[in-house]
Amino acid sequence: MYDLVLKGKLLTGEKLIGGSIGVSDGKILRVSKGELRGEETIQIGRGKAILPGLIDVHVHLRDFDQRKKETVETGTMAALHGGITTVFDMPNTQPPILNAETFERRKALFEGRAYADYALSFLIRNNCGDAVKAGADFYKIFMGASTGGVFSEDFKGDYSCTPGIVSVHAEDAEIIAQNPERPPEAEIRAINRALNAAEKLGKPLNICHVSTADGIWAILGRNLPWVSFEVTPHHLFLTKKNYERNSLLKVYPPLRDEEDRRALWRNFSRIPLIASDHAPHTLEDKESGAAGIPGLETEVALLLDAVNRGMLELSDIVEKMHDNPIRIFEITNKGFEVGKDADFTVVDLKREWKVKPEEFYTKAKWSPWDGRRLRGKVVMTILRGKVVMEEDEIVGKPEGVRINAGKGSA
Ligand SMILES: NC(=O)N[C@@H](CC(=O)O)C(=O)O
Ligand SMILES: [Zn+2]
Ligand SMILES: [Zn+2]
Repeated sequence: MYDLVLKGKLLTGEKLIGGSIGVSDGKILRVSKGELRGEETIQIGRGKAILPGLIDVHVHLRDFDQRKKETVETGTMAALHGGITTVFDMPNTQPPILNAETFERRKALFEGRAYADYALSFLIRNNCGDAVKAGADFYKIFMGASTGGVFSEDFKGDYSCTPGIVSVHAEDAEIIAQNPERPPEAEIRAINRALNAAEKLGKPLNICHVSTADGIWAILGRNLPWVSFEVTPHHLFLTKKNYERNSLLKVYPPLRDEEDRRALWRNFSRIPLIASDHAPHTLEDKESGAAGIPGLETEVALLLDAVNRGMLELSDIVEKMHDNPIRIFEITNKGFEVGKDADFTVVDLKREWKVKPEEFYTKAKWSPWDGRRLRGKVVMTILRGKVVMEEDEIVGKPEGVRINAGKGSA
């Protein structure tokens, strides 16, 4: 008798098949086409699909001195609301996570406050000794300034001494200095420099929020197995035309022109990771020029809506927000298989709804998609065998824990 049995359409590989998942002690113990008996059975009805828990590898949860922008509680509730069971926390906080002591502070901050599971990061800038002491789950390097202004003076040196996978913000500091509007060349030049270093060093590199055609072609052309990259929903669905109409859409790297956006879709099957770059700011900070767009509570629904429009398959979402994050960041306790955490994202493919930021859990209660009708919605989120969100309501207390990722975790 399992603690919980989840019954319904499961997405395994490309196909949705009817089946049951037996869960006990927060772990997947059985996946079966037949009937399973549980203390509790959750029947997932028609039109809905049970996806493995989705993972967002690029999230800014703020807190520390930026509680007004977002806290660990509000950001991780937003994650569960958006169907995200694990978030990767970015280190460009105030104060930034540049030493072991601040990393310890970050660890303590999450305990008892996170509603989703999480990976913790460390900001690299000429401080690899401290990075080794900290033992983060992944590491961040900025090649040019973004929010918080910290960036590396010696990318190759920093990348070479980092004790684990590096996620890199690839915009070139010199080009930014001459062109504050950050043209595509700022990204393309930085990506090429990052690829040259990756080719020489042969160590894992994840290029954040790739936004340009030439940027994606440079990465795909180099075809280095240890180099992955992310694309955000705002670069997939929006262009600089949207920014011209709504200055809130200022973001680094900036929204691009239609050709760049089309190039991301033309190469969509070869994009390893979809990540929100959830970057909450208060409205007054946005009005004074802060860059960043909230994305946790819209990213999955936008992709479901695009599935309904034939632009991608449901299996693409699982590949780019579950399978690949686990593979690339070496997450050993997650995955849709026996023995792994029982994390699930239940979606209603046909549910039509209107984006209402006032109903968001994030403190950044605004969205580029405010008022947009979408077809497809996250209706339930399950974290290690417990329902933690159902029909827009967060259920239970903050029980998120740190995942086992990178650092050669056993
Ligand atoms: N993307 C943004 O425009 N801003 C991010 C930082 C970043 O991801 O570069 C933020 O932390 O606000
Ligand atoms: Zn960035
Ligand atoms: Zn970011």
